[in-house]
Amino acid sequence: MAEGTILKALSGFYYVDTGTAVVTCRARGKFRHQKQTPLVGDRVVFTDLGDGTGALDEILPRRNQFSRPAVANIEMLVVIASGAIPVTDPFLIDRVVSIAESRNCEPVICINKCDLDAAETLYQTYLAAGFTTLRVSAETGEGIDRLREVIAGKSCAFTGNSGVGKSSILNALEPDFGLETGAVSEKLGRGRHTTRHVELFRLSNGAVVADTPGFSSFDTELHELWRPEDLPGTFREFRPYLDQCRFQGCAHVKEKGCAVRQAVKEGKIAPSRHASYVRLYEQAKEVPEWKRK
Ligand SMILES: Nc1nc2c(ncn2[C@@H]2O[C@H](COP(=O)(O)OP(=O)(O)OP(=O)(O)O)[C@@H](O)[C@H]2O)c(=O)[nH]1
Ligand SMILES: [Zn+2]
Repeated sequence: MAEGTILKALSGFYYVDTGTAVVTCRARGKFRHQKQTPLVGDRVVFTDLGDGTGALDEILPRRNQFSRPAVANIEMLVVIASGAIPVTDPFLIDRVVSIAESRNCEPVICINKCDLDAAETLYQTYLAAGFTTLRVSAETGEGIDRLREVIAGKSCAFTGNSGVGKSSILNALEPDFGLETGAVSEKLGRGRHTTRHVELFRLSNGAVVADTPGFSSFDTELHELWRPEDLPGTFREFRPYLDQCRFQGCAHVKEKGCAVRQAVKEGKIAPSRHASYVRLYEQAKEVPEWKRK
């Protein structure tokens, strides 16, 4: 028996990285019977048949799993944003950050295109909220070394709105990626990435990166998301205030005596973060219980 990580899943084959080799595995029938699907990112136990092929025996417990893209064990979600062409709507950042926080995945905010705009407000907002917040430029290379340090040794995925520079940053991190960017992407439209499979790439610094460009957000269906009462805890800078509201069960939306709202008034929580919270809360409230997983 050997252990490894699934880097790629394609047509019933699983490409398992042991650290020294990649073994092409088939899943045993029991996975189908148990309705269990191995995912890219899974740590697995397999039988090595010695000719470069093997059979998957077991999926080790997952740290987390995501459905779109279908990937497991992501330790760090790098949220790419930009202050210029296109300007990133903070709501998009806050939404994926909440998803990451609720799944034990560390969000890192990475503001790209700093050669065009320093995005001071975004930068200060996420720094103050307690996130590792970086400024980079895929164009000039500024900040790319720091990003490389932050993701070193981690299994991570990159997300961000279309055109923000995900492919450019991956290329800057590792020129071997050779991902198509910009003009090519526009010409071929969304189709370019939507049919592509998820794949993990090992960078020279030991980071493992899920190649998922083209996903406008690290998406999930709304009904897979949090219950309204679980949402406040996914906003990390709200946590110190959550048990200080006047009323138990405070929704932190417009209640009197709300310590979270007071912190917003006092400048301790960014208004844009609270506005995103309210928007997500209203959405979460609309989801009937039977639709939740
Ligand atoms: N000035 C400047 N332009 C950049 C930077 N990073 C990327 N760009 C440009 O922005 C455009 C979009 O970059 P991509 O890397 O394709 O963006 P993406 O996020 O992968 O886009 P999608 O594949 O649509 O999700 C391209 O024309 C890049 O050359 C940067 O740091 N500075
Ligand atoms: Zn409150």
